[in-house]
Amino acid sequence: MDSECKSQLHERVPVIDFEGFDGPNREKIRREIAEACESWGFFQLCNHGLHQDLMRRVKDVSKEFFYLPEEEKMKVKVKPGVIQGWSHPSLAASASKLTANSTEYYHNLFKPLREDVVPLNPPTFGITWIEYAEQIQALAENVLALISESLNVPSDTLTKRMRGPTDSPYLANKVNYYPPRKDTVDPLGVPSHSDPTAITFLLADDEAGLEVKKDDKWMPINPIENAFIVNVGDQLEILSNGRFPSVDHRGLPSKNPEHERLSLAIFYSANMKCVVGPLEELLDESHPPLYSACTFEEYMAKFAARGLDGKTGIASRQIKQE
Ligand SMILES: O=C(O)CCC(=O)C(=O)O
Ligand SMILES: [Fe+2]
Repeated sequence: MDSECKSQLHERVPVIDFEGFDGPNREKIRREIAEACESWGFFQLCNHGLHQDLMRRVKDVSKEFFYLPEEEKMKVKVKPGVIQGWSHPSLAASASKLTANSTEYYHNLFKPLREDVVPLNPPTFGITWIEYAEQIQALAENVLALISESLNVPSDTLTKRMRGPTDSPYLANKVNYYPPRKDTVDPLGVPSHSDPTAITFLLADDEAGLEVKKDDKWMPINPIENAFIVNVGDQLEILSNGRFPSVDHRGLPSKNPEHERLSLAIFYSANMKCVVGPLEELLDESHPPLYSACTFEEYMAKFAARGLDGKTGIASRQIKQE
């Protein structure tokens, strides 16, 4: 285990060592993940087994894309009514609620793949991201198995539910590029929101900038090199019937005005056609459903229309208890 993995203070987002999750350490790691998801909705995951070379390549290819001239990136820009593609605050076309006040980013769907907005430049962008997304899917499903076990249901419950009848989950990326503050008149970030999806794996560069709302205060996360910052999203809050709440967070540029910042997220969620509601296994007379069900497609459509706005998406699905 790397030393940084051990040395985090307790008031920080929990740091979890994934080594041995499929062997002797499974029960310990399962408990740590459940505790982190209940108390923070966030944790950093070390020794997760993903190749560092792939993590470096996906960062490199993403930076290369953002450094391209605007006319090249315009080839894959977001179009009205569509959320995938390249978005920049200066684009009139990106002035949707979702993209307003957000820094430059690229967002795409990998399951099922949306080919029309995969950039051809840099040429390895598409294949690198596809390879990376596949690896993250496997890791996410290993983490979801432990979360299922914490809910006292079989290990494959959450992934089966989210893969749905076509046996494929929703898998999307979002790469945020925050230019150095000194280069911009109005440095933008990613406004406060909870992720509408189920679980997010974020790879950050060395720059801090992600903040999590904890007890009504914004707490910064200092990224550990080669760790993933994992967080609970709205669909997992619904599926777990509120046991694992999604958490409000925001992305800021680097504090150092000379430094750029890059964050790379993979969102794992339910297949668009899946109806998502609390797992039936968790419900009985004394545990009624706390959220109403809807397809993930419907949830995302409302999210896109509303934009990033704290936890308002999930609040609208809460069932008032008598
Ligand atoms: O930039 C970050 O660290 C966070 C970005 C984020 O939360 C998102 O894109 O959903
Ligand atoms: Fe987010």
